[in-house]
Amino acid sequence: MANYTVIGGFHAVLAALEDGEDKPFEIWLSDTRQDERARKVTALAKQLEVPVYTRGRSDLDLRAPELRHQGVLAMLPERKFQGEDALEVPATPERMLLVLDGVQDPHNLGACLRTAEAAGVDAVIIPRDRSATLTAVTRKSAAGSAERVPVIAVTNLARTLERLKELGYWLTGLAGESTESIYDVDFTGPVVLVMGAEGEGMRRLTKEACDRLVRIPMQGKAESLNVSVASAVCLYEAVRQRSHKRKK
Ligand SMILES: C[S@@+](CC[C@H](N)C(=O)[O-])C[C@H]1O[C@@H](n2cnc3c(N)ncnc32)[C@H](O)[C@@H]1O
Repeated sequence: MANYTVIGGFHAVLAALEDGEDKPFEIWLSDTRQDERARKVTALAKQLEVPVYTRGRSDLDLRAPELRHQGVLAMLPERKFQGEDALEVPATPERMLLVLDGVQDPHNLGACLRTAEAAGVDAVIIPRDRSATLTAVTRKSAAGSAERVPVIAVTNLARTLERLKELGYWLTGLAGESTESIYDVDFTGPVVLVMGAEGEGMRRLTKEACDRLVRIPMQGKAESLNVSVASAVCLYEAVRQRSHKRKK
C-alpha cells in the first residue's frame, strides 16, 4: 500500500478499529502483552477480519522508533483531512469550532484534538501548509480522538475565517496580550476559538480576522500557557456558559 501510517498505543489503535474511517489492514501485538487490553484489541480485530501478528517487542520498536507504542501497532491508510466544504453548514447556536493557527508540535496537536472532542467541538481547523499533521505521534497523544474529531485543513486560513464570519460565527482569538478576560465575554451562540502557535502565537492576518481577542488571566512570571492547556481552559469556559444558558 502506497500511503499508510503506523499508529501505536491502545487508545489510538482501539479507536482506529472502532471509529476510524479506514480500518487498519494489519496489527502487531508484542508477545509481552497478554492482558485484558491486548485481548480486547485481538477480539475486535478478529470481528473486523483484521489480521493480528504477534511480534517481539524489539520488532515493534524498530517499526515505530519514535512511538511509545505500549506493545501494539496498527498499520492503516493515512488519515485524510476533511475538505473545506465541510464548513458550509448553517452556523447554528450549538456549533463550536477550534482553529489552531500553525501548531507545530504533534503532541500539542494531539492534546488539542483530545480536548476538542471532550468539549464537543464540531471540527478543528488547521492551515494546510504550516501545521503539525495527523502523524502517529499526534494520534497517540490524541488517545483516539484523532480518529473521531473532524480535522479540516485549509489553504488560506484568513479567507476561511472571513467565510466563517459570513456564515454567522463569532470569532474569538486567544492572545495573552489582550486586556479582556475570557471570563468577561459571551461564548454562547456559534463560536470559533482561534489559538496561536507555540512560538509566535497567531499570525497578524489571523488576529485581524478575529472579532475580539481575549486572554486567560495568569499570575506569576510565566508568559503564556501551553497551547493545548489554553485551548482546554477556553473551551471549557465556553462549555460552562453554554450549558448554563441551556438550563435557563
Ligand atoms: C505558547 S502560546 C504562544 C505564546 C506566544 N509568544 C504569543 O505571543 O502568543 C500558544 C497560544 O496559546 C494561547 N495562549 C497561551 N497562553 C494564553 C493566555 N494567557 N491567554 C490567552 N491565550 C493564551 C494563545 O493562543 C497563544 O498564541
